[in-house]
Parts: sequence; C-alpha cells; structure tokens
Amino acid sequence: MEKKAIHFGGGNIGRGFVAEFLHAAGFEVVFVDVMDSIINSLQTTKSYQVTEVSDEGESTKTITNYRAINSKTHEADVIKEISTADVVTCAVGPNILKFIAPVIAKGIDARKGPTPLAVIACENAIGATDTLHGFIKENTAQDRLESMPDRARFANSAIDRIVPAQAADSGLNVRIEKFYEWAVESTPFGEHGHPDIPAIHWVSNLEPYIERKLFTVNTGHATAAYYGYNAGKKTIAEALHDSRIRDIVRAVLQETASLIVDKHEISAAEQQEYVETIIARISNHYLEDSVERVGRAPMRKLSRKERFIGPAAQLAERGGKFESLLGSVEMALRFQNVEGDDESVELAKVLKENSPADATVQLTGLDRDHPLFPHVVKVVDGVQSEAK
Ligand SMILES: NC(=O)c1ccc[n+]([C@@H]2O[C@H](COP(=O)([O-])OP(=O)(O)OC[C@H]3O[C@@H](n4cnc5c(N)ncnc54)[C@H](O)[C@@H]3O)[C@@H](O)[C@H]2O)c1
Ligand SMILES: O=P(O)(O)OC[C@@H](O)[C@@H](O)[C@H](O)[C@H](O)CO
Repeated sequence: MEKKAIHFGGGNIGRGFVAEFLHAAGFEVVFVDVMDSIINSLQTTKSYQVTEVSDEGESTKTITNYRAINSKTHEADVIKEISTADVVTCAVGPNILKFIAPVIAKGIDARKGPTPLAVIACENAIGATDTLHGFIKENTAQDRLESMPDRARFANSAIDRIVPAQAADSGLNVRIEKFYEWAVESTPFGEHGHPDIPAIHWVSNLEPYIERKLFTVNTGHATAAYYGYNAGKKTIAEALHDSRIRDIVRAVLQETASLIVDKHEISAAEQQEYVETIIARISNHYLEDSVERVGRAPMRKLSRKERFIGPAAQLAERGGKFESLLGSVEMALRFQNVEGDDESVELAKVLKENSPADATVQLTGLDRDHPLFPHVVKVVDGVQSEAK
C-alpha cells in the first residue's frame, strides 16, 4: 500500500522542502492549511515546481501526488486522514503549534493500526515536536494518555534550507537554495524503526544539530536582517554586501562558535568551515530574501531559547563573550511597527509601556538574577531612551 504523509502548512518550507522530500520518498502528501487561496491552488493544480537557484544555475523538480484539505472547514476529513497515515509533519511556525494540536490529537486517538504514526515538527525552534506533543496531550483524554505511544511517536527535528518569500505571480512554484539538511531523532521510534525517508539524517542526540543550526544559520541570518533593516537594506544579500554588516555577522558567529565548540563534540576547524558555508549561503543574491521575512516575529526571536538570548545566556553562564550578540539584540529591539508584522507592533508597545527591567523579563524570559540580565536591561534602556 502507498505510504501517506499529512503535512500541516502549505507555505514556503512546506511545499519547497518537506513535501519535496516526502514525495521523493514515495509518500502521497496530504497538505492541511487554513488559507483558502493555498488550498484552492493545491486542489486545482496537479503539480508544481521546486527550482534550486545558485551560481551553478537552476535545476527544477516537479512535485505531484498530493491532495489538500482546509482544516478550518473540513476538520473531520483531516482526522480521518491522520487515523490512517504513516507520518505527520508540520511547518506552520512555532506559535501555531497549539492551534494544530487538537485535530492531530483527534486523528491519533482514532488510529487502529499496529504501527504508530511518526510525528515530526519541522519548525525553527528547539524541541518543537516536544512542544507540539505537549499540546496534543492537553487535547487527549486522561485515560488515553498511557497508551498513546502505541498510536504515535514524536521526534524532534532540525531543518535547514532557505526558502524566501515567493514572487506574487509564482503560484505554487517555489525557488529555493540547493543546500539542505534535515536531522531527526531516531530513538523515539524504538522497536518500530523510523520511517523510510532518505533525505533525513537520523540521529540519536539532536541537541548539537539543532543548536549548531539555530545559533549559526539563524543567529547570523537574523543579525544580517536586523542590521540590514536598520540600515535601509532590502535583502539579506544586500546587507551582507556591506562590509560593516558582514564583519558584525562574523563577530556574532565567532561568539556562538565558541559556545558550539565548547559544548558539543565539534572541532573549531569544523565549526569555522560551517560558518563560512553559512555566510556564503545567506549571501546568495539569487534568493532575493527580504530583511522583513528573515526578521519576522521579533518577539519570538528575542525569547529565552532562541537565536540571540539562547546562546548569549549560555555564554554568560560559562564566562564567555557575548557583546556582539547584544548588538544583534539591540537591532532586533529596533525592528518596530514593521508593516504586516504583528509582533513588531507588540514589541513597540511592550517597550513603550514597561520599565527596562520589566520589558526585559517580558521579552526575553530571563530571570532577574541571571548573569545576562543586567546587560540586556542596559540595551533595552538605551533603545527606550532613543524613543523619548
Ligand atoms: N522559509 C525558510 O527558509 C524556513 C527554513 C527552515 C524552517 N522554517 C520554518 O518553517 C516554518 C514555516 O515557515 P515558512 O517560511 O514556510 O512560513 P509560511 O508563512 O510560508 O508558511 C506557513 C504556512 O502555515 C499555514 N498555517 C498557518 N496556520 C495554520 C493552521 N492552523 N493550520 C494549518 N496551516 C496553517 C499558513 O497558511 C502558511 O501556508 C517556521 O517555523 C519556519 O521557522 C522556514
Ligand atoms: O523562519 P524564522 O522566522 O524562524 O527565521 C527566518 C529565517 O532565518 C529562516 O526561515 C531561514 O531561512 C531558515 O531557517 C534556513 O534554514
């Protein structure tokens, strides 16, 4: 029988990464989304194209064998599909996980087969599948919790591929970079074994992969985005073309590299090579990735486990250097009232209505007695003072 994957989020990474590799692995993909326009296009178009763009030219793959369901209007259909699926993935954004959990919980509860469903959240966040699992448990009857591992297994992942916002006239087609990395925990599947998806690199300990990815790719990317935005640059490539910003990105990545090397079994030389690859990737001008997309949701990006405060807090605890990361935090705090970005509006409000210390607690989740706390308060105070 054909294998079936249910994928929540028919957006950029959903169509341009997850579905591509599920399709290549022989899965039928059922997209679930709440946006009518995406669902309608997926339902009426039998194929779309994923085009890799780089200095070496372009290469295109055609994706077929998918269906699409709107979970807003057809929840019962989604539950039925999950009850007979092999895999559930999602790429909806970390803040949306709580909204997709109830329908996944119902689908899992309705399962009868001998093999548990594999649930893999593909979001830029540490422990995103654990977070989703927590919400699914909250939406499952108490007397069904103990037997849930018979029906579903949950594996965290680290996912890396730059998929910028797509041109308005591109339809379902996606232009992306060639590079990709998809690491997923293998241990949760136990005796059942993990699903057969060749693009996935199965690992027993995900922490080095997700920390290295989030604190290098995303820290560097977001630093370029916020410095670029504040300097009037349009794209990440344009920001990195500015030697001042490029040097700052390098300085920030030197700080996070010291943490990665110190904490994980990754040598300084290997990390340096990784950093160079990342700088080359995010400088890819064929992608036309806007500073607004990469800087989106600044409150999420300033939160405790995220790309700036996450490594800076660990460095502060270990007596390491974090001054350049504080510069990125300052630039992120200035990403206010950006059109189309609700969090940037909320950020401006939090900064306006709170004392520096209270705003720091609210935005970063740092404890007041954490060694990083006074340093961030100073930065917050500085940004608040400019607005007065
Ligand atoms: N774009 C990238 O380069 C990239 C790379 C790696 C990881 N990611 C991560 O993937 C996730 C998605 O990013 P994206 O760039 O594809 O964003 P996107 O906005 O293009 O796609 C998100 C999709 O989720 C859908 N959605 C929202 N609420 C939903 C709900 N309740 N149920 C079902 N679908 C819902 C949206 O309609 C949209 O189609 C984020 O966590 C992001 O950090 C993105
Ligand atoms: O998706 P976000 O908002 O967490 O971060 C924006 C970009 O840095 C991100 O989407 C990258 O393009 C991606 O993580 C590359 O793998």
